[in-house]
Amino acid sequence: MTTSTSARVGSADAGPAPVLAARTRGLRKVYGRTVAVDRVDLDVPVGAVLGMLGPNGSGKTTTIRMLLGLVRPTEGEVELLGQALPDGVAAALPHVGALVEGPGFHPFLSGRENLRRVAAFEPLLATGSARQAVEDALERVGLGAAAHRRYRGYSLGMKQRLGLAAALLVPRRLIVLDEPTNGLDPAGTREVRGVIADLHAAGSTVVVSSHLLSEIEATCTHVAVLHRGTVVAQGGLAELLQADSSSLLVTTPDVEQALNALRAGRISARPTEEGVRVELIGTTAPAVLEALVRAGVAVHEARRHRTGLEDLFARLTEAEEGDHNLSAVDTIEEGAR
Ligand SMILES: Nc1ncnc2c1ncn2[C@@H]1O[C@H](COP(=O)(O)OP(=O)(O)OP(=O)(O)O)[C@@H](O)[C@H]1O
Repeated sequence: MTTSTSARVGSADAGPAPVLAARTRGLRKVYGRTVAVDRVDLDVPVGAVLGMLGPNGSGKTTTIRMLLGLVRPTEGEVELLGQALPDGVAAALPHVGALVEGPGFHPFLSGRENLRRVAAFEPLLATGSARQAVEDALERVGLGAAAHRRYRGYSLGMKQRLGLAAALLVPRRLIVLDEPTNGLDPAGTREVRGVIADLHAAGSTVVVSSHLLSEIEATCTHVAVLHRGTVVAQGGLAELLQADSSSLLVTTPDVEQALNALRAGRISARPTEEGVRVELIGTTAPAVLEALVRAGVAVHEARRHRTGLEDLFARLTEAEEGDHNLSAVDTIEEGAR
């Protein structure tokens, strides 16, 4: 997979450039007794790489399908590139590339032939340039050598790559990728990250879903955490990580002296292997450092303990694992109580 930068993405004919590439309000999807998505208000800023993070069954795929107009919401509104769905779908969709589960490739055609069929229905692709666009997309996702083989014989990773190639046939204003690294080996995962970084640099907005925090941290500028069908945290990745950082880890050889100085200042602290951990409740990092330095404590290093998203996501995942005996309906209804 190459990561060459494609042409910058224009804002041509899907109306004036919106501030949000996608927006949902009160989005809800109910399948029978299962509430798959509930009250989701999602903001995808233009130019962002937004990671949709959540454990299995948290509603990522359903939300993405509603964003793309593939599934009709039970309630709520979706705006895609400034166009309200479902009416605006025809205007918005040509500017949106998507990799979603089950892209419907023909099993007995080769990867290249499949992609040519997709290219034939691309409104933004001039007839004469379709063949070259297919070859470029195949190269970009590292499928050039396997392009002549039948789709039926592709591994999961190769199928993912072909789906990604279809999303990349023309420069898009918005690219939506549902679990794009699913089935890929570590090298393939790195390549997908490269493609996402490349799309971002070229001006596309990207929405990417994953159940792996590491994946989101490596690629995203923004994140929306989903749990049991609802968004429990959303915003800039850096701000989210920072906002919940409630402790400061201080590396020092003078542990006793540090604890005494902090306790004298009514600052909550406890010893760790490397020094002390200070809870930033009713105090700030500069105030803690000032108290330590004034007491003559040798501070070798001070860093915020990254709670935030990591802790939040761990809690969610643990809750999900503990709920294995419950059906999806029980789990969601319990969450809604
Ligand atoms: N077509 C459907 N019919 C019935 N239930 C569905 C359907 N699609 C999704 N669900 C249910 O909705 C809930 C959310 O599923 P969804 O696939 O959106 O989650 P997800 O976060 O994408 O999960 P995963 O990471 O496993 O793909 C699950 O309980 C799922 O079983």
